[in-house]
Amino acid sequence: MSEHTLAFIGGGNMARSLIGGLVARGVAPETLRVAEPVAELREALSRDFGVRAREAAPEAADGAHTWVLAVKPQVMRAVCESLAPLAQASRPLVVSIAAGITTAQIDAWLGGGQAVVRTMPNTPALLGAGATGLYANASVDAGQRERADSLMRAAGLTAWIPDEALMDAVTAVSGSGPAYVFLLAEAMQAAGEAQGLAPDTARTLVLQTILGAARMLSESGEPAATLRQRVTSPGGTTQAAIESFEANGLRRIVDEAIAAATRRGRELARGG
Ligand SMILES: NC(=O)C1=CN([C@@H]2O[C@H](COP(=O)(O)OP(=O)(O)OC[C@H]3O[C@@H](n4cnc5c(N)ncnc54)[C@H](O)[C@@H]3O)[C@@H](O)[C@H]2O)C=CC1
Ligand SMILES: O=C(O)[C@@H]1CCC=N1
Repeated sequence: MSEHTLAFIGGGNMARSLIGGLVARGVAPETLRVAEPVAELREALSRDFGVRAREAAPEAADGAHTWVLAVKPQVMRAVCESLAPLAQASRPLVVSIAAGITTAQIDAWLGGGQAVVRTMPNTPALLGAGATGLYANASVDAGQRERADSLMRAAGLTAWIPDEALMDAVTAVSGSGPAYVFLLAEAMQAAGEAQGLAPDTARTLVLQTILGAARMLSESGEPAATLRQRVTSPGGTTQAAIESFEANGLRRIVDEAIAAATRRGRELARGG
């Protein structure tokens, strides 16, 4: 068994972001394998990142030291069961990125006694700017914990979560979170266009604004509320916008959306 071979089971959107992030950060492509049933996705992954892509999960997993389970929650059981004989024989470190699915479910589907780390990354991993929450089951030793952490550190920031039940909240906040920012970008662009800006101009102004604001949040060390107050001149334009957001219940809308995503994670664990 190769010490450093990583097998991705599933080569879709999130696997692609992680593989791209790993390769960009100097991980040798020949140490990465992917199992992906869709031929075009296999070809694109091999072409773009130089990784070995295979059709069947056991083919990619055989001999790999770490398995990254990157299939949809709905097919996770069948995929794990197809890998159970190999898991029992080789005892890899199993890293799941699936929403909702618990370490106990993965362990049981793989036949039991497996070291399983449940993680929740996000797509900015492609740029090394991801955020990943991680939870380890009791079979994971310190060396395996570090291996999982270092895998996800190649994709950005990592945070260990002590209580697995909180992984659904991590999923709702940072796993799905990039989509909320993209939705805000769509809405701001459309609103700018509605006020008469050319589409290209609206897009450029919105994306630089989001980038600049995110950098201020990250680099100033100041709370979001303080940064917001500094933009908000009394009686000015920002105040008019913020009062409109508050009157329309933006905080409640965000709270309800994140609660809905958290609930959905729990349903996925029940096969929903
Ligand atoms: N898209 C995202 O931003 C994030 C996704 N995730 C998790 O990542 C997992 C994958 O999600 P996406 O990449 O968005 O979905 P996706 O549908 O793009 O990727 C899943 C891939 O698995 C492949 N697949 C299906 N059956 C397979 C099998 N038996 N063996 C190998 N591959 C198989 C599919 O052909 C597909 O390409 C999900 O469990 C999701 O919860 C986690 C964090 C963020
Ligand atoms: O939407 C989903 O279910 C996955 C998990 C987090 C982001 N995408």
